[in-house]
Amino acid sequence: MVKASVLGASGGIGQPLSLLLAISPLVDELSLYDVVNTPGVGADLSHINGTAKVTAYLPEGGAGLEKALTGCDIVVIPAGIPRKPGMTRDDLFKINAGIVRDLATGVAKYCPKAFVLIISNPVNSTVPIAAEVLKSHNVFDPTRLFGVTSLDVVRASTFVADVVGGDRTKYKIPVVGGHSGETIVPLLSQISPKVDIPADKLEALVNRIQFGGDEVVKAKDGAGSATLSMAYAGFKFAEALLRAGNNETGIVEPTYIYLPGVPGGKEIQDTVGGLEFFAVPVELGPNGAVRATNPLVKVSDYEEKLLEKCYEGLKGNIAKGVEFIATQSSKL
Ligand SMILES: NC(=O)C1=CN([C@@H]2O[C@H](COP(=O)(O)OP(=O)(O)OC[C@H]3O[C@@H](n4cnc5c(N)ncnc54)[C@H](O)[C@@H]3O)[C@@H](O)[C@H]2O)C=CC1
Ligand SMILES: O=C([O-])CC(=O)C(=O)O
Repeated sequence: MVKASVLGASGGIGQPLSLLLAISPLVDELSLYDVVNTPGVGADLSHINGTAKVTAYLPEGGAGLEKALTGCDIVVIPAGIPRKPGMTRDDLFKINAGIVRDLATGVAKYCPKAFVLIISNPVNSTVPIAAEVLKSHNVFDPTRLFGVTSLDVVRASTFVADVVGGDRTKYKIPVVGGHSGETIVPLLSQISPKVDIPADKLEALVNRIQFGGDEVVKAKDGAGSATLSMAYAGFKFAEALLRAGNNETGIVEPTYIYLPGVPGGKEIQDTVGGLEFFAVPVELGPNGAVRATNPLVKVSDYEEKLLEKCYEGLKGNIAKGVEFIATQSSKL
């Protein structure tokens, strides 16, 4: 029996992501939670003759979150406001930090052993926030907390194929670092299958992967950011974890993790200037992260320069999340 929950289920990401989970044969029960509209979204999804039983909750003064989370094996969190043109992901911190704090508190209380997948931006800071909340409740297991960076990986393969052609479903590119602008570092020198990216196209390609989110924000023109591609990418990551949970082996996905707590992570931490959180390809197993792999040992000179900028940006983003929770003890 696998129970999954989506927190922020009525939103632009939450609805299509819930649809994908509701029709997945890997999910037996899907609980939807949001501050608005879950009765409608839940009634709608519950008519699908898939394997998952769908339940839906509003806050109900705290009881709704408890019911949504109790017994959960996997919790996906896309709750929070999205960007409008002219905003950075960091501009979302003010509102989304408190939302992630409260939802992570719910996880700590009602399903402390669940896998937790954070989509809410700024991911670079919201994952440290969730980690600090779980730590404060003495239930932090770093092998079960994941910042979802899969959309960067999805975009990387699509945009590479736009430049060099070939089957875009086949390109695998380790995208490391964080999830905003220059903290997103695609290691195109390690693309598989190997392709030659023309030198005069490299910089624009890297820039497109780093700022792909801006393309959607601009095109939506005030109506939000990526939702459908994010639901696809978020589901892909959740599905990878559920497949690993079914003892499927050899599953490796890039994700933003707490390096010191995942096997293989300390060695990576030493190469990234001591940063505690960083996205790398991670091998997944029935209990979550099994091993962080280190693609940083063979980067090009150009990628080394990108990484320097990434470290600088991430350092501040991580500290901001950790410091926020240090001031919130009464709210945890
Ligand atoms: N990690 C990634 O790659 C990506 C992350 N995002 C982020 O995902 C977040 C959600 O984006 P959208 O779905 O487009 O926004 P949206 O505004 O359409 O949906 C957000 C939902 O969260 C709900 N919500 C707000 N406070 C809540 C709370 N305390 N508890 C439960 N639900 C709550 C809202 O009612 C709304 O239904 C944004 O922060 C966005 O920046 C978006 C795209 C990619
Ligand atoms: O750009 C945004 O704000 C949403 C996001 O994280 C993405 O699309 O990668």
